[in-house]
Amino acid sequence: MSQEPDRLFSAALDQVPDFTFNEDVVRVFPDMIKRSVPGYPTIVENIGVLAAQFARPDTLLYDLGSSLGAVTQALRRHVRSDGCRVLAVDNSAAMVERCAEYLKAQDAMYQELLPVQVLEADITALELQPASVVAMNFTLQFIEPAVRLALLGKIRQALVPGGALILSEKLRFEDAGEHALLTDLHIAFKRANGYSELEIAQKRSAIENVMKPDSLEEHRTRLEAAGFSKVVPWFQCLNFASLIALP
Ligand SMILES: C[S@@+](CC[C@H](N)C(=O)[O-])C[C@H]1O[C@@H](n2cnc3c(N)ncnc32)[C@H](O)[C@@H]1O
Ligand SMILES: O=C(O)C(=O)C[C@]1(C(=O)O)C=C[C@@H](O)C=C1
Repeated sequence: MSQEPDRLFSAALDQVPDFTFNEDVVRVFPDMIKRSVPGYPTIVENIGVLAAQFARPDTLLYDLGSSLGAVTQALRRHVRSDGCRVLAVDNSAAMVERCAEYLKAQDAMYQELLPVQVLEADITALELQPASVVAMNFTLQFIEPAVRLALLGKIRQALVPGGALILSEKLRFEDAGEHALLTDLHIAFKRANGYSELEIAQKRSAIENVMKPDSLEEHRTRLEAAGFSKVVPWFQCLNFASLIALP
């Protein structure tokens, strides 16, 4: 994987453009996400471990909003069910191109991995095939809020009995004091990972129009409205969490 450090927001910009998953972001993405999302490596590896418990033979495993395929690679490291295939989907052409290269490298290093396909597509428009695992690792927060319920309903319909949705998101908190505290602690996490005050502030302006986090309560209510029977948080570090939702 690319080792290029994230310095995208280190120089003062006259106007900070909205964040997009373009070639510049692709080049630094592994470094950016690790230094920005507390617990990211633990979440990614354990999505593989959890998925191995929910995978059912002869079904698809989806990685929706796959970026460079970190979750797809974890699924392939851990899931051994017969006849499963991984489908990694992202609507950023730059991400998809680099993801396919990384998966080829994974194929060259390991034998007997699940077959994988990378698809450039908008997940809100994609028709889903029967699946036992759907992973959305920090993707729903970038989807237009008005279409989030329909997307989750579509995922619920695609899930076979015994399967699961694994959903990781940055959280907003309904209690103002809790929100302020965890936001400050997240800023401290970024600072401890070498980001300057300028980088932190410019990144915040870049993402505030494109990334809209929900609260845990909103996630729970919407997942239940989409037809999920049980919602179980399995990880939280500061304001980043991951949930298991059962059909
Ligand atoms: C924060 S990244 C996901 C990180 C990745 N899952 C991981 O664990 O490394 C969000 C990804 O969602 C993708 N994305 C956003 N909206 C999308 C959509 N409507 N359809 C498909 N992909 C989308 C972006 O291109 C981006 O690569
Ligand atoms: O909340 C932030 O400050 C972030 O940088 C978070 C976040 C994310 O959660 O996806 C936003 C964009 C980048 O993809 C990496 C991390």
